[in-house]
Amino acid sequence: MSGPLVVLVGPMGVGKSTVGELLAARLGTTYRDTDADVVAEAGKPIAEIFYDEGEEHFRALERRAVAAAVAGHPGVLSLGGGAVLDEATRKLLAGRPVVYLSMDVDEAVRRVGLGAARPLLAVNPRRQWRELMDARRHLYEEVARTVVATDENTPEEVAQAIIDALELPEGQAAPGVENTGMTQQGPTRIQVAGSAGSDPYEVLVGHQLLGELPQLIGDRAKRVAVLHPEALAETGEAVREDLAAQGYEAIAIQLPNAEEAKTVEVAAYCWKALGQTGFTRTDVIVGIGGGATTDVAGFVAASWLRGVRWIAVPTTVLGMVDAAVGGKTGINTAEGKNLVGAFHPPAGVLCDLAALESLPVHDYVSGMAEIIKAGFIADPVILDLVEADPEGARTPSGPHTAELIERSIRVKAEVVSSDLKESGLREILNYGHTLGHAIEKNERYKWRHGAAVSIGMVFAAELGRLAGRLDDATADRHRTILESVGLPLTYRGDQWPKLLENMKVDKKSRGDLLRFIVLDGIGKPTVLEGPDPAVLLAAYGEVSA
Ligand SMILES: NC(=O)c1ccc[n+]([C@@H]2O[C@H](COP(=O)([O-])OP(=O)(O)OC[C@H]3O[C@@H](n4cnc5c(N)ncnc54)[C@H](O)[C@@H]3O)[C@@H](O)[C@H]2O)c1
Ligand SMILES: O=C(O)C(=O)C[C@@H](O)[C@H](O)[C@H](O)COP(=O)(O)O
Repeated sequence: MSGPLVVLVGPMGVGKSTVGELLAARLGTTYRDTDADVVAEAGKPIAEIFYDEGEEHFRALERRAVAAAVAGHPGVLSLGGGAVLDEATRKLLAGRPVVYLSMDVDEAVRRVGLGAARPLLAVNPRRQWRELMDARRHLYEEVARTVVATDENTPEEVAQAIIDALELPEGQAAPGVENTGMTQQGPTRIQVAGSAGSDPYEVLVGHQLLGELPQLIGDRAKRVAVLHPEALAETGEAVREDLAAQGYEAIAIQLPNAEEAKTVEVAAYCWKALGQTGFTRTDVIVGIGGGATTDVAGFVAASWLRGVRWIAVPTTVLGMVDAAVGGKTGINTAEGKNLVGAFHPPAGVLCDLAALESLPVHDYVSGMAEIIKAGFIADPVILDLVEADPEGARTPSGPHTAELIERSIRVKAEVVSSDLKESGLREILNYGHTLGHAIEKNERYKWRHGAAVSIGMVFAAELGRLAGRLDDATADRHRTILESVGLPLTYRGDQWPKLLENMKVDKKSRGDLLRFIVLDGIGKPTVLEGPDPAVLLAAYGEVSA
């Protein structure tokens, strides 16, 4: 029977592609993955196929891909983790040299936390893995000629075990294939250095990151409070359950969605819940949600007992690239945005990109304002990437999603690593925010933050241009790029007096002196102090509708 030399089956994260590529190199042949075939045929990621057309449709595509590959691929083949669920697919494997790569539940939780095929943060990784393996183990065993355990073995040892078990002939090793380890697809880790007496921490960006939570929470905590917005009620409860299953006394505190959470009443409600739970200084708060949620979670952590540890799990673009990183926490008051708060960095930040799949498009686009801000103040590659594919920049499946997020986090991490308390450099992160916050207050915090900041950046660019600092092309580029992703550029002309009044309580103001971040060029932010009122008005004229 012609066809593959080896077919690898097993759960997600077991290392099929690492071992498969290594094995192909050892055997002097090629490697093929039916998941990649399905993605190529459908023209979209697997998660989107599941979401748009459902699992049945995905399994049909997968069955076709397996049929084609077992008939025509002569090398090493690996199948998606759930391929064996389909009876017709199992029949296609009859008589083939199928190897089941197994791992135990603890190892699965350690390696991948939660599978991407499951609703993202609805987690109890250990229990879900156990259920998943109980449902599939007999099917893997049914199709397999041999089982190779991967738990404590390196990819090389697993490849060797397969060669030995199937008595495969070794060929010419293909050049350039290196051992990257079983966990090669691990998260990107961005370091934030300790500054102003704070501890350093890491921002992780990737998939299936919730398995990291217990380690970050640590052994000293007895109680954990999971703060989440109403929109993520299921997720919050699932995380609470998972932490309870791991022995913590875990409570979930549901906050209102968006800016309605950033009030003193909501903070007081959280303090009450912590008090009633007997929350002590070794206990830990987990904030899961967008920037509004993590701002409140961090503020409650900063103020409870004058400071307890907290962990941020941002679930919006804006939360990942900005709000969850850097330790600015706070709430709004009727007098202005973020007027009450504290600098209180998290102990860790987990940015699970799969969370973005459920984010409404307007919230996704709102986060693009902060990404574009990072581009203008520090990293022009961000601007190039957005301009290369503005449509892609509006969705989590865009070609540059991870890179845009990681680059923006690096910009922020570098700044806050050297100036946690905004005694100088950190002010550059406020680009576009002076007018942006004034608009948010004027709209009674009903606007999305990114939309207000977008107009604020166009205003700051005009201010820079009128102050003779910024060239026309760069000022115009603000409008083009922000508009290309769907962000607004103008605001009501008749509101200037109110906005001017609102800007007086901006945190960069000193006495009666208004201060703005403007650009001398891309990547060259600077402070403009006390601009002439006529120049301010003229700049506002450029953004008035
Ligand atoms: N601390 C900082 O350094 C900093 C930096 C930037 C912005 N911020 C603050 O962040 C806030 C804006 O954050 P944001 O843009 O993330 O908005 P947000 O927190 O208001 O979230 C937007 C909406 O999306 C919902 N949501 C969150 N995650 C979701 C998901 N994965 N799927 C579906 N719905 C989801 C929320 O419940 C909310 O209704 C503002 O208050 C702003 O001031 C703070
Ligand atoms: O982290 C910072 O510093 C910022 O200025 C980032 C801003 O994007 C963010 O909106 C921040 O919350 C604004 O802070 P504020 O001190 O102006 O309230």
